[in-house]
Parts: sequence; C-alpha cells; structure tokens
Amino acid sequence: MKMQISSCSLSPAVKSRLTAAGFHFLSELRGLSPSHICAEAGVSQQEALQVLQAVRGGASMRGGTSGGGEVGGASVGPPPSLTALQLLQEEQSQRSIFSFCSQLDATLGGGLPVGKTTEICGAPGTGKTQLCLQLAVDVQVPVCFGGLGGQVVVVDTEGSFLLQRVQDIAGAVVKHCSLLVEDDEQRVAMTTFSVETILSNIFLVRCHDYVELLAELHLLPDFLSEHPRARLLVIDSVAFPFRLHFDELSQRTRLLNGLAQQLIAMATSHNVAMVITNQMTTRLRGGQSQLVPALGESWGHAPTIRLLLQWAGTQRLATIFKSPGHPGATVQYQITSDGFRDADQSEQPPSKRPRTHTVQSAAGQKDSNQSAAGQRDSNQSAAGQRDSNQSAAVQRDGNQSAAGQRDSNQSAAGQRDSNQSAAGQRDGNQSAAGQRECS
Ligand SMILES: Nc1ncnc2c1ncn2[C@@H]1O[C@H](COP(=O)(O)OP(=O)(O)OP(=O)(O)O)[C@@H](O)[C@H]1O
Repeated sequence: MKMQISSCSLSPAVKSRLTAAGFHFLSELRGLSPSHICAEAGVSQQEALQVLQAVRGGASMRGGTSGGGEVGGASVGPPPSLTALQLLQEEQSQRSIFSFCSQLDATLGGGLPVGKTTEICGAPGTGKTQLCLQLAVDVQVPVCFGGLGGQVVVVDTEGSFLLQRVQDIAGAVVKHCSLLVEDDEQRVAMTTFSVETILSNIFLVRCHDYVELLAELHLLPDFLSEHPRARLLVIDSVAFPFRLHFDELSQRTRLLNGLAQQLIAMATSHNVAMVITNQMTTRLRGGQSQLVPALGESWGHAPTIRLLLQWAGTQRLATIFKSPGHPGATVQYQITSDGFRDADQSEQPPSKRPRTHTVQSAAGQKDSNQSAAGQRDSNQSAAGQRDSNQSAAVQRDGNQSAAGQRDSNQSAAGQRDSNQSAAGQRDGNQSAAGQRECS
C-alpha cells in the first residue's frame, strides 16, 4: 500500500513543501537524489536526507538517522531468534576476500570477511587505497579459482580511484589466474575473466561531501538488492568528508553513529564485506603526541576489524589492532606495480614473520626470487587447489612481473554516477598515478 506523505512522520513544514511541490506519496520520491528533492521542494539538504530516510523506512522514521524503521535496508523489528549453533554455522559459511598478501590473509583467517566491517587506517601513502583497489579486483576472482566471483561498489570520497591503477592490478590478477588453469571449468572461467569484465563489475560512486555520502548510503541497500552478486562495498575514505564542515562535534558523532549502524546492517543483510578507510590524526597524551585513527574513539567501536598500515623505516607493516576473532598481529607487505603483495621475503627478518595463524594455506607465499610466474612451490601441494572455504587458492605469486595488461580502449564500464566522468582523476596533487613519494 502506498504511504501518503501527509501520514508520515516528517515535520509538518517539510510535508507541506513536498505536497506543494506535487508529491503525494513517499514512493514518488524513490530514486530521487537529495539535490533533486532540495530543488523541487525547496527543502534544505538535511531535510532532503530525512525525506530519503522516510522513503527508505516506509515513513516509520521518527527523526534522526537511527530513529527506527529501516536501517541500511534491514528491517528493525524483533530480531529473529537464532541459536548459537546456527550463528556459528552461518559464520563458518561466510567467505573472505583475500588480499594477495598471504601473511595478512593468514592472520585474518582467510582474508577480509564478508558480512563484517573492516576499517583500514593509515597515514597518507601507506597504501590504504591500493589495498582497496586490490580487494575490488580480488573479490571478482571466479569461484573455481577459490574466489567469490562477486561485484563491488566503490564509494570514492577523496577522488583517489585511479582507473589506470585498477587496470594494472586487474591485469596482474587475470594473468595470475591464467597461469593456474588446470581444468576445463577454469579454462571456461578465464574466457570471461578479463580486465574489461573486472572493470565492468566495479560500480563507482563519487561523493563530494558528507551529505552526498549519507544520501548514497540510503540508496545503496536498493542497489545491493538489485545486484545480488555484490560482495564488497568500499568507502575510501569515510574520514575525509567528516573532517570538514563540522562546527559541532556532537552532530558529527550522531551522524557517524547512524552511518556505522547502516554499514553494519547492510553488511549482514546483503552479505557484503564493508571495507572503509580512515585517516590518522595527532592526539596529545601526557604531553606527547601520537598518531591515532581519526573520527574519535566512539567511531572506533563501529568496525569489527581495524587494520593499521604504517611505515617502520623502509618496511611497510600491517597491524591488526582490533578484531574479536584474531589476536593482534603485525605482518609486512609491499606495494608493487601488480598491487598489494607479501613483502619481499629476502628483506624480512625471521622475527617479523608471525606464521602462527595458518588457517589459510600459504599458497600466496612464493619465494620472491622465483621469477617464473607459473612456477609452483613444491611444498604447496595444491597451489591451484579449490578449497571453497579457502580463498587463497590463487594467491601464490607476490611478485609476478607482468604488470597489468592495459586495455586503453576500456572505458569505466562500471561507473554509474554520471558525475563521475573523470572517475580516475585525482586532484592536482595526485596526478602522478598514485605514485606518491613516502619518505
Ligand atoms: N604502480 C605502483 N607501483 C608501485 N607502488 C605504487 C604504485 N602505485 C602506487 N604505489 C604506492 O602506493 C602508495 C600510495 O598508496 P595509497 O594511494 O593507497 O595511499 P593512501 O594510504 O590511500 O594515502 P591517502 O591517505 O593519501 O589517500 C605509495 O607509497 C606509492 O608508492
């Protein structure tokens, strides 16, 4: 049944403006952007956001971002009763997205989990965006290679999505999989697994401020319902739009809390991995300054897993500093022309290589001296094996030399925001194709 605008719980002023603009049912507002609603009805952006919430929540919203109704597309009613055993089985059936850094995946029990929220924090240039781009490609690896065969939505708030870089990473992954082909199923899968299809399965959304980001998050549940193959949602970064334009920190905290609820609900109800990046900020404690993730301590409770990327001298280190299921651990990684990879092991001191969590096969670990891309480590008896729970099947080469095959004819097939014609363009400071000098 259609819900009349007059009977929803928006403020009387907003309702009368909507009605005066010719809207009578909430369903008539579905699919409109906040700026469209602002222009049509003469309401503020904040009010337009509330209207969109009402549209999504079937008008049961009582104001605010978490007032009830629906959150992130998931109905907030009495929770279905599940036994602990059912929950365990559900949890065990959840897959992970591997990162092509086998040490990191092993530490995380197989990679970044679907159905959960993972935050990647780090100073500029540590590789947050590179890891996101790597995951956006990896999530598409066909199932017969141990991947998820999924699609990805990338919400870019910083303008750091570089098409050329994605092409490089995608080219390396395609080449990697082609070297693993062992049977007909994989051969057939490789006929459609190409750089072009990878790009066409990345849906890019550019958000310029927090209002656009919040609006997008209201639209995403519908988008995810229409794209059931989506297994990953990346927000790079959540910090950038929220570190500007906020005089009142309590308002920011309220909005962030609502956003966190939406992400968690979307992750579980649509079975996607939420990967968000966060910047670092300086905090003074005891007269000393230290670098901590931005957005405050209360935001820190939102993600299930928090990963910190940092420099230690010339080494890049990834530290799990929050995870309910894994002990904190630090591993080395590197960023190569092919993407996010295990650190060059020849540079790795033995003490820096925690290998205690070997849930994941070490298929991804290849001696960096192995130049032949197709070589398999004889200890890895099943380098190409297809363990459906083991997403690392394809990760055996951290150093494949073949940089991405670039198809210069490929347009940004997955882009659905018409404003994003320059999807890969960064701001002027970032024009050097992601290659920033990090001293
Ligand atoms: N093609 C490439 N080959 C090797 N390294 C690369 C390549 N492209 C980017 N990098 C490395 O990736 C790093 C930049 O990573 P990234 O853009 O992910 O940083 P970030 O953590 O997202 O930073 P910011 O917060 O500023 O967005 C730089 O150290 C750069 O050297």
